Amino acid sequence: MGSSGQVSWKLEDHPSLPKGKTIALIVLDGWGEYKPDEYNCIHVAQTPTMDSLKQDAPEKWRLIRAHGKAVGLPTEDDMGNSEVGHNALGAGRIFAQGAKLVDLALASGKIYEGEGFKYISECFEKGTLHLIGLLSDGGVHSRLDQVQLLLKGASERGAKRIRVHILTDGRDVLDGSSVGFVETLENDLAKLRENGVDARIASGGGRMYVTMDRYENDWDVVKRGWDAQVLGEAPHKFTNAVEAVKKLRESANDQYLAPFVIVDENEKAVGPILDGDAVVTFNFRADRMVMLAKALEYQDFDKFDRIDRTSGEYLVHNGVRTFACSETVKFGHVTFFWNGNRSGCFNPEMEEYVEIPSDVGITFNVQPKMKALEIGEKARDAILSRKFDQVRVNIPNGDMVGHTGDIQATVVACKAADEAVKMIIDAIEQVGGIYVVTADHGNAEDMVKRNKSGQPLHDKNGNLQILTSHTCQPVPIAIGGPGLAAGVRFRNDVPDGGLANVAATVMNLHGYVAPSDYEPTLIEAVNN
Ligand SMILES: O=C(O)[C@H](O)COP(=O)(O)O
Ligand SMILES: [Mn+2]
Ligand SMILES: [Mn+2]
Repeated sequence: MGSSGQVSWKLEDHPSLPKGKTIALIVLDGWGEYKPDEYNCIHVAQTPTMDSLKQDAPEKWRLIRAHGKAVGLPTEDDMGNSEVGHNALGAGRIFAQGAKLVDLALASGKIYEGEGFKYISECFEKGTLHLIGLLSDGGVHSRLDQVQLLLKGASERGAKRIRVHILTDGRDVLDGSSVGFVETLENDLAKLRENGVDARIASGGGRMYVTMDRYENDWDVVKRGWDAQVLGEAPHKFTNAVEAVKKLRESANDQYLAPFVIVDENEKAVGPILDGDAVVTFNFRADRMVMLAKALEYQDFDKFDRIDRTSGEYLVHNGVRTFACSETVKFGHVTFFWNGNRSGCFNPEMEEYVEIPSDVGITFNVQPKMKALEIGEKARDAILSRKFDQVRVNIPNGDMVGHTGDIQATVVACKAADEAVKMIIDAIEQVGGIYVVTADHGNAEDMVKRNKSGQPLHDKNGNLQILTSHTCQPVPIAIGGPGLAAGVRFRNDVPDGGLANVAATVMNLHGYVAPSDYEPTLIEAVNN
């Protein structure tokens, strides 16, 4: 951001709360609060640790908002996600998020005035404009309506040959919905062709198997996409994308569709990426596009930083030594997202970020315990070493297994997450510290699609409609531990508190007052 020079980093002392307590900050990924029925895996699972946090100290447990406007998304219908959740947790303020910024830029036409559009329009005369991204209306990484506007806008401004490389979703939206999204896109492309623009789908594949890996967990995923998108090579060839998706769905869910390319009557791929072409990734969320961007030789991704003065940066300037840990698939969430989409430590002498390698080549319902216990152990050791003032983790299970739609496995996942929380809280007990347990958005607490009155929905064959996506439910936050000063409790005058209120709360627990433009703290210290 380059603004750091002018900022006064010194935080005021908190009037009553002491410094020097070890704080464990635990983020349960995909762990919301919802009515207790058989599709609420958190309720079904044995979670004695989380249950006791709720029951034993009512003044130190509450719900906070984790979706919609509370995390900077366009509407209250937008479910939460890891990026916006961890951004809000770490930044302590609410920033307009990618989805909203792209909406605004498309509506005002500003998107066509920037350097980026000028650069890609250089290819409009002789080359091809390639659009690559997640094709759904999930609103987590991308939105179909934005792609539609971009296609229209680019062709009106001179793009003559357009190829779309689609990634099917089924993770932020219902499994099976990709067929409809491809049909919609095909209709739009047909209209463009009627107007003389040579516009077609060129390749595709399921997001979790093709292209959209993150944090360098598995480069093979990106390679499969590269082969289809750049080289025009894939194990499956079709002349029509709707047909491709329908056929490949016979052996995989939308998330995992095999890569395919669209070919002409001579079996020749219709849209490999060639020198002189332009490529636009239409996902507004960066985590699952960074690897592709690197492969395409984009380098300066730090230029996209927008979120400044995060709580992590303040705390480091005030001497708070920090340890952050998760397994690969969520590692960037407690580091990169937490620090406002910024890579690396602020001060390596005071921070240690530890990544535990995730299992690769499996879907997480096969190993629903994931690396929860390993994360718990690393956090425990960091706490007991007394080398750190803040030990921050993300425990992925509720989310990663919840996304598979496998209810039984998600119950096992929630139990494992609860055990990891216990391990960390026990260590905090030993060092006289404080714990803060929360989550970034809902997922595992509701595994079915429901009607307006909350009844589970079935498809036309009578099968339950499984919800693989996140939810709009609030998430819990609990504080406690021997280091928590007597009389500290949640205030009752912040009823709409959300994830962005957590940063000021944690700063207080470290003995500091948050900057005045941070969302207010959730706690007060009353004299007994
Ligand atoms: O990228 C993903 O896995 C999903 O779209 C959203 O999950 P996350 O926001 O929990 O990462
Ligand atoms: Mn998440
Ligand atoms: Mn998720």
